[in-house]
Amino acid sequence: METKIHSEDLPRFRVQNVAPMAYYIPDFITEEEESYLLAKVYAAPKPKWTRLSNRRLQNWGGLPHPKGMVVEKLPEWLQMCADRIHSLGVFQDKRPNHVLVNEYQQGQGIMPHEDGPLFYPTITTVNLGSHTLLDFYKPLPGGEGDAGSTEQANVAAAASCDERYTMSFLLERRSLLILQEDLYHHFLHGIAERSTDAITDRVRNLTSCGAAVGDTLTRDTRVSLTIRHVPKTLKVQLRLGRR
Ligand SMILES: O=C(O)CCC(=O)C(=O)O
Ligand SMILES: [Fe+2]
Repeated sequence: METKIHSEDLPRFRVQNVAPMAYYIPDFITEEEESYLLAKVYAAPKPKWTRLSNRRLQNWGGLPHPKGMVVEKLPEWLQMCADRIHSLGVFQDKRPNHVLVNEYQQGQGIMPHEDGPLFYPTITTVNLGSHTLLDFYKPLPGGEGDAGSTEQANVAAAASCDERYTMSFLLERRSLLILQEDLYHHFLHGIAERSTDAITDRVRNLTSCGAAVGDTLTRDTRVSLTIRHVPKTLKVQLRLGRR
């Protein structure tokens, strides 16, 4: 992958008139790169997939843990994406070291949640295969910081979703989304379990998209690469053949 966008170009991709801070970069990758990345995702051995009730995922780079993540080297195809995002400067001097691959069939989604304290507070997402709508919700009353950390909180979150729904971003295939600051720390994000998305004026990044208010978009299978930095890591020394 060639780096085409540099950190000094980033301000022009900032999503206007929303809480800080979101950047949306359409066509961050080419069609060939998208096919290549999808082929790599689907070439992963079957046990690499974890199946959840409403999506399946692959975890790369190690398992984030409060005591520290035992770092595993990213495969070369993900390292390439990580390097390209690193060159945008959104992690400052830190290198992205963790990638979550999520696959959503048509009609699947993810409950409103926060990504929490295990990550450096920047989410970068490469979108493959289909668009989706990423929805933002005001936090649960008194729940800031721990909302979404348990199943129960998630159920409670879902129950009062409608009132707390704030806005959405249209994530087109091949785009990159970057979330920081209040959109990381304060708001919850989620993807509704729908097969089609009605584009309304609550979708706040339409000036950068090939869709307009009034459109209805049909989802296909979407694969997202959520690329983040886990600050707390453990280096496990393997002492093979030594005592
Ligand atoms: O698929 C996405 O874009 C959202 C994934 C997400 O929010 C997460 O894994 O924390
Ligand atoms: Fe998330």
